[in-house]
Amino acid sequence: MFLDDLKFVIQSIPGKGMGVVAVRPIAKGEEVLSEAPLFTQKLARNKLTILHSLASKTADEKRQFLELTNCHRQNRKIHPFLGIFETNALPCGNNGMGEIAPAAGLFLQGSRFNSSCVPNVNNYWSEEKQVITFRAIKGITEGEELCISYKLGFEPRDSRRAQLQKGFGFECHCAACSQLGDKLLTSNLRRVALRGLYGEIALCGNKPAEGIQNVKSALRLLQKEGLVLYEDTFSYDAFQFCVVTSDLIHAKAWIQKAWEAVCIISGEDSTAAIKFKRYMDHPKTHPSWGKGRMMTLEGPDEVSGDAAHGAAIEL
Ligand SMILES: C[S@@+](CC[C@H](N)C(=O)[O-])C[C@H]1O[C@@H](n2cnc3c(N)ncnc32)[C@H](O)[C@@H]1O
Repeated sequence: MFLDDLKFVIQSIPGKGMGVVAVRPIAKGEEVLSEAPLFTQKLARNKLTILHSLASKTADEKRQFLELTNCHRQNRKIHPFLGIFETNALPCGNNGMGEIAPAAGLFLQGSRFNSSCVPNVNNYWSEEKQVITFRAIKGITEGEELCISYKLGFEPRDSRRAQLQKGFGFECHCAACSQLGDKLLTSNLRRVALRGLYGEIALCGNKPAEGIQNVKSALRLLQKEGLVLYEDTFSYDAFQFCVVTSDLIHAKAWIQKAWEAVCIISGEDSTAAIKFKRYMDHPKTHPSWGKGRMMTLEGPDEVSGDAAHGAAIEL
């Protein structure tokens, strides 16, 4: 660890404006940046609420705010200050997959992360510390661009592109969106399958064996798609299936996997990591412990013989 441990620079990226580039290798799970917001806004916001927040900022902060991208600048109905905020705001709370964060923040450095549908960085808001932390979710090499995901849905390419075009005014040419032919088709099928599995798993409360197989299929698909986000939540789902059936050995294996994944994605001090650690130490304290029929399920590393999930596995 160097005293002045510079990890990234903000520089021009062809076709994307500015972006964040690693100046040294960054390890998987390593914190890249932790930043307090210049200001935050609730869901109900408009140009007046933004002007009000900006009023108390220094001249230099106002200048930096005005230098940020406004992808809505052609739209005269959107005031430039609101346009800048909406282009750059990041969620302060859980967002996506049916959840909307109660607030969004404007981060002067964090605003410079471009988007990828196979992100190598995740942003996590800590309510306790009131900071956003950007963490490498993959090993990153020197010179590589650091990208978060603006809209990580389990959507096929055209739908992702349409959403990014509408919300942020660009056509995505990330590694996932640039694929062609069979590779693109397979990637689209995997993402649609992931969306289906996400919904099915939620309905497997009384079918724990099926639930575990769905989780395992989802984890295989995530890995093949190069996606790290959701490894934690899927593994936690598997833990809960084992909890219901009093399968202690496999419950321990799954919560360990969920905890390891969440430490990479959101950090050891995140709310989810603290919760998962508690269940790692005391799995039987989960409120659903033993609530279902006793069964022995499967751990994360066991190869399943369930042919019903063959299609998803092959993708
Ligand atoms: C939050 S800003 C990101 C930083 C921005 N590039 C800049 O120069 O400040 C969002 C804007 O960056 C650009 N952008 C982000 N991801 C991109 C990508 N994958 N390809 C092209 N442009 C992208 C779009 O103009 C988008 O509206």
